[in-house]
Amino acid sequence: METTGCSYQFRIALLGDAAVGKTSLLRCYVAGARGSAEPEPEPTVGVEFYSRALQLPAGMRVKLQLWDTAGHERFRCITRSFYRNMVGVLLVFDVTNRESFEHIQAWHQEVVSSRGPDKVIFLLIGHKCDLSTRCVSTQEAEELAASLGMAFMETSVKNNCNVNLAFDTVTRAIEQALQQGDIKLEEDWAGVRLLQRAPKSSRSSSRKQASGPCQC
Ligand SMILES: Nc1nc2c(ncn2[C@@H]2O[C@H](COP(=O)(O)OP(=O)(O)OP(=O)(O)O)[C@@H](O)[C@H]2O)c(=O)[nH]1
Repeated sequence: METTGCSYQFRIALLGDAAVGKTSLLRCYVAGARGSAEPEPEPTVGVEFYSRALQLPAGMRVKLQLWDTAGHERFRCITRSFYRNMVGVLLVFDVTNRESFEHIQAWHQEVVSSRGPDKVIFLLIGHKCDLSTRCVSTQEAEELAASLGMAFMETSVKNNCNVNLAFDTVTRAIEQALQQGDIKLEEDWAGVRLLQRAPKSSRSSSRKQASGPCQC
């Protein structure tokens, strides 16, 4: 699909157990664009969303609609209803909380079972890597990510480690899947929306170039 000059919206969610740092990660990413410090987050109630605009190197403009979900079990029926309309999911665990790592497969399965055969780009995030009290090794997290067919990255908002890189990685993977036709625009799906087509002039000038030198 020709995506250069087009403007898209990608809907991306952060999922994982309560208190693993989803809100902090999102706020740090969104605040990074504004350069402001963020206060200590309260536990998320249901779902909240943020957005950030990006210009990708290949010429595509993207508005990321970033959904922060509550990790607590009592909000699960609310958060579950949003999975179907996501194109990207960051599965977040806390490297100092073994249980949050052991629940990753269940989080993954929840999304897969609600999305059916449609493609979702996942990224596994081992968060709070600034802490020395870790109980999940990088190697076992990499192995889990490989077994689920996704990449793995460690992040921290305390020392701003890999925060932009995590969101860039998911965004680029979605862009690539869109260009290759692995992800398609669908009328009744909000995971990817076309906000604006490439201006006609640039499309017709590229057509003129393709048809060779001027004939007049
Ligand atoms: N050391 C350290 N602490 C962090 C980091 N990110 C978040 N925290 C702390 O972890 C706690 C939980 O963070 P939240 O961002 O509220 O976690 P959450 O996953 O959004 O929690 P729920 O909304 O309940 O699902 C807070 O006290 C944060 O300050 C990090 O990178 N390093």
